[in-house]
Amino acid sequence: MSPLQVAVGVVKNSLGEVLISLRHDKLHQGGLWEFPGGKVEAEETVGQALARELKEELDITVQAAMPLITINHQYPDLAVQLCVFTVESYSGTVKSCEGQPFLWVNPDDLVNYAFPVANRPIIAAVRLPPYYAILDDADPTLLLVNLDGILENGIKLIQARLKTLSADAVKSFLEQAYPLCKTYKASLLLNSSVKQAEGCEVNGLHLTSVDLLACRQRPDGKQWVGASCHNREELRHAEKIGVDFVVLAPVLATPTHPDAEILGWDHFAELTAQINLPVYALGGLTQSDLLVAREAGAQGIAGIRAFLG
Ligand SMILES: Nc1nc2c([nH]c(=O)n2[C@@H]2O[C@H](COP(=O)(O)OP(=O)(O)OP(=O)(O)O)[C@@H](O)[C@H]2O)c(=O)[nH]1
Ligand SMILES: [Mg+2]
Repeated sequence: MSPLQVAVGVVKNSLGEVLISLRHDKLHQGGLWEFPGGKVEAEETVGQALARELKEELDITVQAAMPLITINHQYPDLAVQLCVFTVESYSGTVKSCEGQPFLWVNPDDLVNYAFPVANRPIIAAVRLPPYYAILDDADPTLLLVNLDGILENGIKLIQARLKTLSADAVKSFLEQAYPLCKTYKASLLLNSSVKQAEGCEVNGLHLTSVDLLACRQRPDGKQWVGASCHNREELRHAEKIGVDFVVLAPVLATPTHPDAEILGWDHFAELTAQINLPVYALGGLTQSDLLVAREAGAQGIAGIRAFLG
């Protein structure tokens, strides 16, 4: 049987808070919080269903919406496909048309509310930014200059991929980089191949594909865990151990990995559709590829050079 298709909306207010509502006890997954939305009816597109549901449930008119993530989930009693959109603009004032309690919640606080299990990657997608910068140590003398440039460009998620630095050099870099990122409200993840520097604070870990496959579970105690993937097997493993997001590469040809087999956008989209995780597209891309990436199901763009200029 084909899954029940559901249109789901992430509606934000001017403070950047996200609307959640409480599912009635009697409903499927009742008593849990949800993002507003509902079943796609026959003869209706997902976009039309989104507009109709948000009008019925909240009395707002959707003016623009952008795909965020699609989740295919099998509950014990029901298979659902949740097509989640970010509502970019709407008119009207949110009302509780069906008597459901609702709340405006800061994206980072969504983890404190009980949602259906299918919503875990949706919450990660809502919290994650559109761009993921990879800071490499090809020229170690440029590390801080490049980090400064990335932060000045407004990038909020950064991976330090310092494959050649000694543990001491990593430590002294992180002692400067972490507080700097904090001032810009950016999160700093350390690539798992980096020589671990004792006692250094970071916001998370980015697993290389080799380290990903060696993990039996999501590494403990990390705010964010990301992973590098190149194929279906790695993506499945990332989903299975419950990382928060992945990077899928290389989408296009890139000078940093000249011999790698290129995915192309079609194959990228095909792989991304099979996985319930936010996926950043990497390889030969720039910030201006964001719309193309989103249409292919991506969370956004990752890059080494894309955010330096
Ligand atoms: N709207 C919504 N549904 C979700 C979410 N997460 C999730 O698993 N679902 C599931 O998707 C399905 C959609 O259900 P719905 O009850 O909102 O559909 P609807 O508004 O058309 O309901 P109705 O039967 O009252 O008209 C339910 O099985 C629900 O458990 C979510 O965040 N939002
Ligand atoms: Mg509903």
